[in-house]
Amino acid sequence: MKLGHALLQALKAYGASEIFGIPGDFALPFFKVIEQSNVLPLHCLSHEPGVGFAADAAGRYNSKLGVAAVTYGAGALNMVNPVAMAYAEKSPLVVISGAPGAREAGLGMGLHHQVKRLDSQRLVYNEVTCAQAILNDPATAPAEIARVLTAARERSRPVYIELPRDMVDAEVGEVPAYAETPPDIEAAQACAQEIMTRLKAAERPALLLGVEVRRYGLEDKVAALSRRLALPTATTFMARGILADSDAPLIGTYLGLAGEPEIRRAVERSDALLMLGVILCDTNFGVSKRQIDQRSAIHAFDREVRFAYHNYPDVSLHALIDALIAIAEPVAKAPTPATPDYPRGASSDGNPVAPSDIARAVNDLFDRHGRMPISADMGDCLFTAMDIVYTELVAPGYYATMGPGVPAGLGLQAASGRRPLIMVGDGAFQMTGWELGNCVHNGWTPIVLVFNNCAWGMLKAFQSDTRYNDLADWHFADMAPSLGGRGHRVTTRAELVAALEEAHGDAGHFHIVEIMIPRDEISRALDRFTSTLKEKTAARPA
Ligand SMILES: Cc1ncc(Cc2c([C@H](C)O)sc(CCOP(=O)(O)OP(=O)(O)O)c2C)c(N)n1
Repeated sequence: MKLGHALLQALKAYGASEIFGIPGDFALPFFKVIEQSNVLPLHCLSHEPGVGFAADAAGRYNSKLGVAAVTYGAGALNMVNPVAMAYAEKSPLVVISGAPGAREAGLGMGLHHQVKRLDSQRLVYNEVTCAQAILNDPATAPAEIARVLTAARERSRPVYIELPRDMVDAEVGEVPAYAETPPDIEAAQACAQEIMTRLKAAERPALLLGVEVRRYGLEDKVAALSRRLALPTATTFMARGILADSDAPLIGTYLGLAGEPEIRRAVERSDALLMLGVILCDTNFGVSKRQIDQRSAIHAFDREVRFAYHNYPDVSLHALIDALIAIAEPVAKAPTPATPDYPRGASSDGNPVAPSDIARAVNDLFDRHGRMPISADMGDCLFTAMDIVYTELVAPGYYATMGPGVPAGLGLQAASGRRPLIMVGDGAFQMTGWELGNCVHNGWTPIVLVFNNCAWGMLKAFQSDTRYNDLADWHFADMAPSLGGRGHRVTTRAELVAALEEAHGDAGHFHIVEIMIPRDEISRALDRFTSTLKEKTAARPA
């Protein structure tokens, strides 16, 4: 089999369902094989950051591999930020970059798209991927592909494959099928016993579920474990929505400084917090590491289980959860706080729109017509999403980059076939919103809510006395028809409710609902986040 075709067959066998990309002369031979073989559908976008965000979202939605194919240099280096987000947020994204062939690499002169040296790009990608391979030897290429795709699945992190353009038609052998790395069952059982002993002895045991539970497809097993332990169970922002429809003792989403006080108390005051698949980080949306009592917490992450002064070095989350379910019994000491209800009943009047009105209107829309998967960008739209009922949500909840909103929503629709709701600020829309021009070509029809406060509003919440955070009014809705969609410019709550209903009723087009928001209006969660952060900063000794 030819290498290009073998690589596509392997991507599909390891779980990929589509490819996003932008070609270039170093990638033309591979793109031609993608199109002619039709092993995986190809969606070309307009700018490599959009390619990375869309591919990442597709992988997250299916808990399988996302695939981004780009050209060498200008293409691949343009996509580093989305891959960095995938690394930070444990998303299994496969980057396939074209590259110079052996003959041209040996010319001894600089090539177009080359930076410092021919391997500079790979060195950059070493820092944002967990495994890398250069397919320049037909004898080793199949095993290299298997090694790297296995790493993507088992580490749930991005990987880098460099495919020189003169290797695409090289004859190669079969790529080995996926074979799971055998877990250390004995270690997992010993660890589970120690955890149960800790939970039984604690006064305020609690369970916190993180992103790895979703990435490794363990949601049903974790719901069963939560029920058996009968422990107050919170999810971090990035695990938001798991257990939503189960009868597990779910208390809601833990958002550190931006979250509900009773959920923060249950998590941050626990004397035995079992954290499964949680990214520990500084105080943004992730777990506020400073607030968690690390002496009594138990943290299972990245195939390791850490206690205060010792750890189990090689216990997969899957093996640990199986071992815990086998011995779990109720350990709750106090009644579980109720899950907070979500705001509904949007007003339909002439008042200006605040972020909380948008959450209400969306919850009402979902009650009337069913839930949609959501893609949220960074900014107050992400904080507003916290007040929307549980549904599949992709968002940069830890890495916190702007830009994923629109392209990730397109990736969601490509991967799921479901119409997504996209929530994005005007600043982030300026970055990647124009990918909507690819909707007609691909049959995508998102409903896009643009929070237009004519500002980098989140930054203004920290520095209200600055002018550089003010943005011009770009009138995004007026541009929708020229991109093949429909546009609504909304200034009142009544117009918002009507525009949402009209957009939802037209499944044949994407709709931009541009919502004009007064500059001083921010969501409840963002207000909590900024005011608490300001207090903490003020209280910190100089
Ligand atoms: C790619 C990129 N550039 C810069 C930033 C910094 C940044 C924020 C975070 C703190 O790093 S929030 C924010 C403003 C976002 O403005 P907009 O999209 O209009 O949304 P809103 O008005 O709701 O804030 C910026 C510039 C970022 N997160 N990502």
